[in-house]
Amino acid sequence: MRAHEAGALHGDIGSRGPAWLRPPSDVNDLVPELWPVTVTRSEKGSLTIGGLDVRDIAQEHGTPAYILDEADVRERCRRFRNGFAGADVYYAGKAFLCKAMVRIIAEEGLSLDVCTGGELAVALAAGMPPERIGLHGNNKSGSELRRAVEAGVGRIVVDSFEEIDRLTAIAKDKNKTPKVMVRVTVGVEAHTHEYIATAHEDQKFGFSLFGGAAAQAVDKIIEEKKLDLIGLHSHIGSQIFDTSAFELSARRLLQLHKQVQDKHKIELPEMDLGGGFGIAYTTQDDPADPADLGAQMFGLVKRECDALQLNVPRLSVEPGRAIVGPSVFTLYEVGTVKDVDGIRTYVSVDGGMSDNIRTALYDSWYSATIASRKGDNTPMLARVVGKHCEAGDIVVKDEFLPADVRPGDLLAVPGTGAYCRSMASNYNHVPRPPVIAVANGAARVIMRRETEDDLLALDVG
Ligand SMILES: Cc1ncc(COP(=O)(O)O)c(C=O)c1O
Ligand SMILES: N[C@@H](CCCC[NH3+])C(=O)O
Repeated sequence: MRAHEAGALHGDIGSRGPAWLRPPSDVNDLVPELWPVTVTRSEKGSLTIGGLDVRDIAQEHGTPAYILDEADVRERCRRFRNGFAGADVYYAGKAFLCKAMVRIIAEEGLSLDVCTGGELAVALAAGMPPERIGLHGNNKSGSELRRAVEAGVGRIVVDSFEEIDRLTAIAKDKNKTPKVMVRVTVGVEAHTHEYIATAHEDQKFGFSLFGGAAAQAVDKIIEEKKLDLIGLHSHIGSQIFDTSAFELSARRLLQLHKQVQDKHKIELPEMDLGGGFGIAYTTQDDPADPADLGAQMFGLVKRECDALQLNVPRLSVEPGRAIVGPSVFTLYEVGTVKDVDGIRTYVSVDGGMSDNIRTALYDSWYSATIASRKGDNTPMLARVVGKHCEAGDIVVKDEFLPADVRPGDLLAVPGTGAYCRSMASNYNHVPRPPVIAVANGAARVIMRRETEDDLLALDVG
């Protein structure tokens, strides 16, 4: 069963948890699909990552902390690069971005999608070649566009008529011809949470295919001759398992591609099918292998192109979550265990919605395990909550933990590499956790922990 189908069971939670969540035969077992590749439970009972014991990492760097398995993230980059050989893979930096991550991406031969001036600044500061950067955004400011043109980014994905005008003015002023793609809203209802679906009609992103705006945007760019239109773009949403949604999107995009060719007698050289490939947050999720995704996407584009008598454009995709999501777990320390009589056991950790907003925002599911030791093999259904002043401050809605879980235990929540640190906040003046990258038995801080002094430094009143 896939994540969105599991969603149908969300009603059946109560204190027994969702119907799909069953007590494991050994509550200390790790479900391999949910953990970065080098994570194991050692003889001593604690988790190790990249050969390091999480207790030592916690001792040195404190908790909460995001722990990134560098071997895992590099392997994911390679799988996408190989699975999509002949296409360009743009890592969607919004999932998680810092200079070390940019360098990993660059070293592994991927390109980079940024969607604000801030993300562009990180990419350039880390030395990402500008021609391998694509800029997105539904409301790029004049200064963001200007910076992108000055830096010479490889492509700008235009999203509104105002932006076309803004960018055209900048291009004239700078005497440059930036490469652009047109973001098309293809009208596909992707099976994912409403807030992360982006290709249905009622939507802030892109130009509508069915309303005719996408064709008008293309006409305008071609007729004005100030921007270099290299292709069409579609991104249908995030955490998607249903490949038929990508197929429908590609088919619709290619129909427009064909119309452009017939009308303007130009062959658009590229086409971007976006990101959104789902990952496993719980045992209910069954993500596709990048090699299969690549083969399917190439296959369907080839078939459609043959049917429409088109040359196959150079494809690109933009995975974010599938590159970094499973490579990270968050390490917390348990502070309290509260049994609310006959209703539920609440396990409070030293972070919460400020380091992972996804549970509160999208009703997302996560998993958890005690990381510092093996617990009693008596599974107890628990809810992992944070320390914020908010009843909805839930990290893991339901999970079986050892019944002897207690204050001082380290608790690890896997699958937190994407959209956790990048969406972290300072709610309740909680400093944001560090990101610690582990590789070959060594841990290095790639983003340091925020301090109260950092927070006070902004407070100049
Ligand atoms: C335009 C665009 N490309 C790529 C992505 C990456 O999505 P994901 O992290 O789900 O692969 C997003 C986010 O949904 C996006 O908006
Ligand atoms: N932030 C979202 C995904 C949206 C990505 C950007 N369009 C998530 O956590 O799942």
